[in-house]
Amino acid sequence: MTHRELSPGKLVIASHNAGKVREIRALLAPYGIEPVSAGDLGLPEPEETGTTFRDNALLKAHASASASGLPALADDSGLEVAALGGRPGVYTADWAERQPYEGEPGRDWYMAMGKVEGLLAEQGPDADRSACFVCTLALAWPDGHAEVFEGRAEGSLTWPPRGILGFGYDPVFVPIGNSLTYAEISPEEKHATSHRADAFAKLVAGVF
Ligand SMILES: O=P(O)(O)OP(=O)(O)OP(=O)(O)OC[C@H]1O[C@@H](n2cnc3c(O)ncnc32)[C@H](O)[C@@H]1O
Ligand SMILES: [Mg+2]
Repeated sequence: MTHRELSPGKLVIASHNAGKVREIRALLAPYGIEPVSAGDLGLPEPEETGTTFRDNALLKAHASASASGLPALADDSGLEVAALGGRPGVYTADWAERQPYEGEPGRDWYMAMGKVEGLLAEQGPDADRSACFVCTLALAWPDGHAEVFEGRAEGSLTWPPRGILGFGYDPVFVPIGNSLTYAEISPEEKHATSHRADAFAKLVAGVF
């Protein structure tokens, strides 16, 4: 595949998830690109009607690129649990119900982690606890051109949740070869193994 250059300039991070935006900003920092988030620009959050990470990432990237007139980078990601046949997968965010927190819209991640754990518990103490985080990044230009990169991080699920760093399902995910969860390690350490960093490395190799 031939890739289009992304010359240094402005880039929209097409996400309304503050944890993701923070991580993507950190990953972009060395490249002289000025990121602005979809939220900063007041862009609407598109409905994620796709059935694959790829479809949803493309849908979000195209929506922000055409609304802003700037290249836009979207991230569709999720947790695939082997013993649950890959669920919640593309529906990972949907498993956390929307709740108002101090007047701000948010999602109940503890409830969502508990839902996954409850399904594993039904399979008994010997359930396979292996899981994988998937991240699909889509970079779209205002003229409709787009490129997609996928990253994965293998690990296992622990219970109860541990740590206060990171976001989403980080407190229950222990990456392979580690004993700490993603919510117990620094952002730099998370980026050494994460699905997002893996996808980002492919994007850098192709586009920067
Ligand atoms: O669509 P945007 O606006 O980017 O934000 P979102 O939160 O809805 O994001 P997704 O649709 O891609 O849903 C993926 C969910 O998977 C979870 N997730 C993805 N990457 C994660 C990570 O690195 N650590 C913990 N949870 C993660 C997180 O809870 C996300 O809400
Ligand atoms: Mg989403």
